[in-house]
Amino acid sequence: MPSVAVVIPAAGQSSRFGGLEKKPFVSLDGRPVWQRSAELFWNRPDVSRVYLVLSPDDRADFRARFGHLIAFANVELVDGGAERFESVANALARVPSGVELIAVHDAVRPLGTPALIDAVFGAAAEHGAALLAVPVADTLKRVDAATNRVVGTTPRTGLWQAQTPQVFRRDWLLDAYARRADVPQPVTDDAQLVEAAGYPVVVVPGSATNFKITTRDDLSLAELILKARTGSREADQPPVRFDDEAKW
Ligand SMILES: Nc1ccn([C@@H]2O[C@H](COP(=O)(O)OP(=O)(O)OP(=O)(O)O)[C@@H](O)[C@H]2O)c(=O)n1
Ligand SMILES: C[C@](O)(CO)[C@H](O)COP(=O)(O)O
Repeated sequence: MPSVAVVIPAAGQSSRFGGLEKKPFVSLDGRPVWQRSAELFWNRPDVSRVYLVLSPDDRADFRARFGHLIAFANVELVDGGAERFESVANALARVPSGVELIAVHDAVRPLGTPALIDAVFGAAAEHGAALLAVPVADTLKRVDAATNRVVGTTPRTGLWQAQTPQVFRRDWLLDAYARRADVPQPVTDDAQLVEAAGYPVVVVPGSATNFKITTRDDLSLAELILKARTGSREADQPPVRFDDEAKW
C-alpha cells in the first residue's frame, strides 16, 4: 500500500458563491464543507498526512472554530496563495520525501466516496498519475459574452470534465510544479501541469455527484444528496464524526 499525502486547497475567495461566509466553511447538513471533504481521507490507512490550505485571512477564525478537529485528525494548516496552483505549491513544499503519492482534492468537493478514492488511488499507483473525471454529457456552445450570441458548437467527443481527487507520483508532481512558470495561464488543475511536463495522466470515471460546490444552488443540491444517502447507505456505515466536541 503506497503512502499518500493529501493536499486540500481551501484558500479561494468563493466569489461565485457570494455571502458573508466562504464556501469551505459553511455548514453542509450539520458539518462544514471542508470537514466533509477532509474526512474522506483522514481515516484511510494509506493516507499519512493531510494538508489543509487556508487563506491567511481565514486562519485565526478557522483555528477558533475548528482547531479541535484538525488537532484530533492530525491535519496540518498551510497558507494559501492568490491562485489555486499557488496554494497547492505551498503545501507541496511541506510533503516529506517518504511519501510516494500526492493526492489533491478540492475542499469544496464533499461528496466523494471511498470507492471513487480507492479507484483513483489504485490507478495512480499503477500509472503514476490519475484523476477522476466524467465524460461531457451536454452539447457545448461557444458564446460571445457581450451579446450572448452563439458563435459555434464544439464536438464533445473525447471531452471529459476534470474532478478531484487528482493523484500523482510525488516526484512527477514536484517536477511539474517546479516547471509551472513555463505553462500558459490559466492553470485550473494540477493534472494540467503534470501533462505539460510530459508525464502520462489517465482518467478514472468519477461521478456526477462528486461535483464542486461553486454556487449556492450547488450547496442546496449537495444537502439533498447527503440527506438521501443518510437515509440509505451512510446510515449503515457512518464516517467517524466529531459531533461530540466535549471529547476533544
Ligand atoms: N487561490 C486559491 C483559489 C482556490 N483555492 C481552492 O481551490 C478549490 C477550487 O476552487 P474554486 O471552486 O474555484 O473556489 P474559489 O476560487 O474560492 O471560487 P471563486 O472562483 O468563485 O472565487 C476551492 O476549494 C478553493 O478554496 C485555493 O485554495 N486557493
Ligand atoms: C481542480 C478542479 O476541481 C477541476 O475541475 C477545478 O478546475 C478547480 O476549480 P476552478 O473553478 O477552476 O478553480
